[in-house]
Amino acid sequence: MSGEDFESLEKVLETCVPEAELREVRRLLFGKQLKKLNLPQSALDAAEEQDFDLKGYVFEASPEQLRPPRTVRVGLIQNKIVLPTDAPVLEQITALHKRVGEMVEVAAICGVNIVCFQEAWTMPFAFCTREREPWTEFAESAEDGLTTRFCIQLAKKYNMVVVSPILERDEIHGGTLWNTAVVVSNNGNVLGKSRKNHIPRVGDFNESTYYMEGNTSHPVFQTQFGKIAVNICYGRHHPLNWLMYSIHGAEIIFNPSATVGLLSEPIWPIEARNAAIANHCFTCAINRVGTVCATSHHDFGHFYGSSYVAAPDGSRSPGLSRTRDGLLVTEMDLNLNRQVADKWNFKMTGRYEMYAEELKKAIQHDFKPNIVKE
Ligand SMILES: NC(=O)NCCC(=O)O
Repeated sequence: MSGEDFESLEKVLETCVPEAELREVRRLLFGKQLKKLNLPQSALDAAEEQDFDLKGYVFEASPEQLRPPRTVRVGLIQNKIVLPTDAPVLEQITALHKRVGEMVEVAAICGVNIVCFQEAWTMPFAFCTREREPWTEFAESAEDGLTTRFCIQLAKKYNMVVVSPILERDEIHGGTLWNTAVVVSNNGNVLGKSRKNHIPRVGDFNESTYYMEGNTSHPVFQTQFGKIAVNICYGRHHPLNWLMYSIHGAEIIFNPSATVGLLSEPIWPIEARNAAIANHCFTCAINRVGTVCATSHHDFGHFYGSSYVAAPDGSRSPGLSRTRDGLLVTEMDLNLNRQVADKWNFKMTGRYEMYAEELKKAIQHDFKPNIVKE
């Protein structure tokens, strides 16, 4: 039952747990109950017609005397590839632009201000193959490639910030490849890019064949709707990576991913959620769906979707489907970040100076661990 025949944990709970206990079970597993977002009927109809899941939830904050609510609507998109992996490269990219573009249109109807796509969204997940061709041909300029130009159009048309994780070709540095998220402002300007800091070396995720650890550090993008950052996929296993985006002021951290069931599914619901709690911010975890890795590779398993949003108080939205394309819309009041920070004080009680000192020593080759012996 761990494959594509299992729709979602939430569905199983709803079906199997008696009504009387379900509320408590949900509270313990997911935190405080979120209100459902009232989505326009035209959006729900479009989602049904186009065969994708559409869900919406609200993260509320308490009213404050001095600050008005800072409400923002965020959309996460998870999807399968559209064409077979042996179709011409440009046709595959164009088909994904069309599919995701239609989903963004529905996001716009739902009032989304910031949308984020899955890791390497313009291509099949080919990094498991270690083959160069044709996969490296999917790489594009972050500044003015086909996909960035497409996202600029979307951003302007819908007045929406677009976070677009792509395979980047960096012509200025000898045509090197990077795993990069491009951030386009709602005015249609490329605000900047954030490269994947941690490259997996686990199972068949041998991505170091394609690109090196990112060199853009931990940029935070000041958008009209809040300060956002992008911690790409494998970076979610590194608590300090989340921490650094937060230290630079991120209010929402996106985690566009591509990961499969047998490898990571049990830890998926924990990591981004824990990061939201530990860093007093919202986190948005996005995973693709489908089974296709790429042409000549052995069976890689099932990308299990389950995209979700977590809040600083530990509450989280239900996940999208494990198998279907989907759009998750969440409305969040960013005032919640400071309200939770004022309650738990992790930033104030964090002993960063002590850690910095000790880490400085720990990275020396002659480091002596502080082990007290009898
Ligand atoms: N794309 C990627 O970094 N996948 C690694 C697997 C994981 O982190 O779950």
